[in-house]
Amino acid sequence: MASPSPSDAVRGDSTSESNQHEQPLQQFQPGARLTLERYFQDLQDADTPSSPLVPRYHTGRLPNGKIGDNKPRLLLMGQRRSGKSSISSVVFHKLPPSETLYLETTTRIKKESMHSFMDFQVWDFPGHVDYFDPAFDTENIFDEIGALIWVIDAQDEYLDAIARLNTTILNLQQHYPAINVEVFVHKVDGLSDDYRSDTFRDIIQRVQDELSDAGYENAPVSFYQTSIYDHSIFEAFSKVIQKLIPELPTLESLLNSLCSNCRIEKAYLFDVLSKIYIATDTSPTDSSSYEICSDYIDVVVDVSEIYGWDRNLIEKSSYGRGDEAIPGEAVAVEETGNQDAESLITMERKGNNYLYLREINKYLALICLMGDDSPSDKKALIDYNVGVFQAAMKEVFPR
Ligand SMILES: Nc1nc2c(ncn2[C@@H]2O[C@H](COP(=O)(O)OP(=O)(O)OP(=O)(O)O)[C@@H](O)[C@H]2O)c(=O)[nH]1
Repeated sequence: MASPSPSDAVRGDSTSESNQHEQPLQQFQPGARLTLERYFQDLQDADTPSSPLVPRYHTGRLPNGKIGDNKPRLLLMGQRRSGKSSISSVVFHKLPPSETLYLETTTRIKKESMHSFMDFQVWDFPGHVDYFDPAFDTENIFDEIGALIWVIDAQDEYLDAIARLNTTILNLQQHYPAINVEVFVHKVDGLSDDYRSDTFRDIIQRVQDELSDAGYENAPVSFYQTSIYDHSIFEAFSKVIQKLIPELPTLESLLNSLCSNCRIEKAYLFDVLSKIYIATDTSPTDSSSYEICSDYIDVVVDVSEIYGWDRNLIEKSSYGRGDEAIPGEAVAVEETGNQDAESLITMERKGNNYLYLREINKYLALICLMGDDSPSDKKALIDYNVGVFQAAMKEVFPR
């Protein structure tokens, strides 16, 4: 008689688990039930890591994801000429904002893959198309979505844009209630301060009122004021991306303990290429700190383009101070004298006088703002703690 194979055993377990979930699910609407069921199924797989490292964090599968390949998709939608392609070009392709004037109108979905500390996709949609038309494969568009970014031109008549946004939210809510909807009230650079905040408040009010009139209270919609002509678009994207990083609480608590151990006032973990910050400590954030750090990255990147070295020729040093160095690595580092890039500068600015940057891995850099007391006194302490932070990061983002 054939004995049950291990895979049968696994299958048997999952069936009994899903039966356990089925009972309480009956109380939900069919659409929500389907998503919850899928969520439970995904979560079960997500707990089996592909990496040999012991998992200490959720592996980041999206509740909407069928395949769960850990590549969240950001959808840029909104009216024609609202600024979708400009946003994507400025943030992800470093196009100077003034050159967006020459961008052509998008006629079909533009899909781009971004490879960084995590892989994600950005889909730029033409403004005029209705994606809930039966001609479109809605499932294919919305299934793996991480966030829907709806761009509203604040300098233009926005009532139609709000109506379309609300129709989209209501349609999505039936089948994909877990989707984050992020509304960018865009092009605010052209508005006076008062008019800008009035417009912002008015848009929020209208969206919320219309949704609650349609019976959808507390919709998961967030609002941001953005412009490609300042840092606001990068800050808004940072917040959108952070919601897709399951390890965010771990990163925040690591940064908190780094700040308290080294008396750092504010620490940011930046994705160097996009200048999106993927985490910061939990002390209050202000835009000016972000701007200083972001400009600092530009300077460091520019200088390292001139004086940097070819990383491919050098095997990188081991991340953790406690790691055992591999002989080849130690020799390479000794010969070139290069460890991870590091920079410390003094600013003539009241409050935060020092800026410290340390490359954490290929994609990420840690930037800290420090107060009056000279970091040279505590450099050894900072070096040690940043080394520990780097080692922890290697476990959080094994790649
Ligand atoms: N003032 C200002 N203009 C902007 C901003 N962002 C984009 N624009 C301008 O808005 C115009 C339209 O931008 P696009 O990015 O082509 O708009 P789109 O939403 O992709 O348009 P479609 O492809 O037709 O859907 C361009 O002339 C941009 O220069 C902004 O933040 N401020």
